[in-house]
Amino acid sequence: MSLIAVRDLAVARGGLRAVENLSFTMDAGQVLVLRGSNGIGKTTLLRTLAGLQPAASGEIQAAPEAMAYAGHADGLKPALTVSENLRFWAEVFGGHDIAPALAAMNLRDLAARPAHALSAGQKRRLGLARLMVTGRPVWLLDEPTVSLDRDSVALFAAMLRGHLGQGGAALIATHIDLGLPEARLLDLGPFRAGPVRRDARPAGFNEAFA
Ligand SMILES: Nc1ncnc2c1ncn2[C@@H]1O[C@H](COP(=O)(O)OP(=O)(O)OP(=O)(O)O)[C@@H](O)[C@H]1O
Repeated sequence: MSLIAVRDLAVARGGLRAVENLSFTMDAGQVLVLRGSNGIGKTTLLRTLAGLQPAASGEIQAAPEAMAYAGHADGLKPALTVSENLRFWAEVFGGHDIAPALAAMNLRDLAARPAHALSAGQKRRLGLARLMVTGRPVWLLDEPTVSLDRDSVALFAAMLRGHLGQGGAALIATHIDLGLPEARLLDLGPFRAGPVRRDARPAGFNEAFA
């Protein structure tokens, strides 16, 4: 059975449809790379699949609590150390061991440093390490390699391969080659929503409350 099955999905941002008629499935061990021009709706799709916003229409079938989302923001607690951040998330997601996550993203030497004192790339490594302690099978990743140097991209790719090898799956918006030959591409170009009238945005719409 697929870990996630998406049927005739439409997603919207700011009250306007971005992508529509999208169907795909992901099985254990599969990685799908999301492509499409700036503004087409990659972030909107990932946020919708993560349950952070409702679908405009269509169906998303997945086991409850299957998804782990890593967006543009790292979601760190600045006053907590690297290990405290991971322990916090491990407790939220059911008490997974943080040691493999520290090792996977080369964070052991930084374990006692507060998150506010990390560099941008180190923060990103911690944000990605967090995925491992969620124990969730489907990783939804929005430009995960931003701020990472070449070695860290390689660490991330190895962490991802480990996740796939353990029966996980990943949907990744990225413009870089992660060196995963088995990755399939999902180009959102053909699913761009049709043109709408300039006055189509709902009256009184306020994105802050959408
Ligand atoms: N807060 C917002 N309010 C209204 N419209 C928004 C908002 N955020 C994004 N949009 C619009 O929604 C559409 C989809 O944006 P989204 O961020 O999903 O695109 P993307 O494919 O991830 O883009 P990029 O490659 O630039 O990150 C764009 O046209 C964008 O301008």
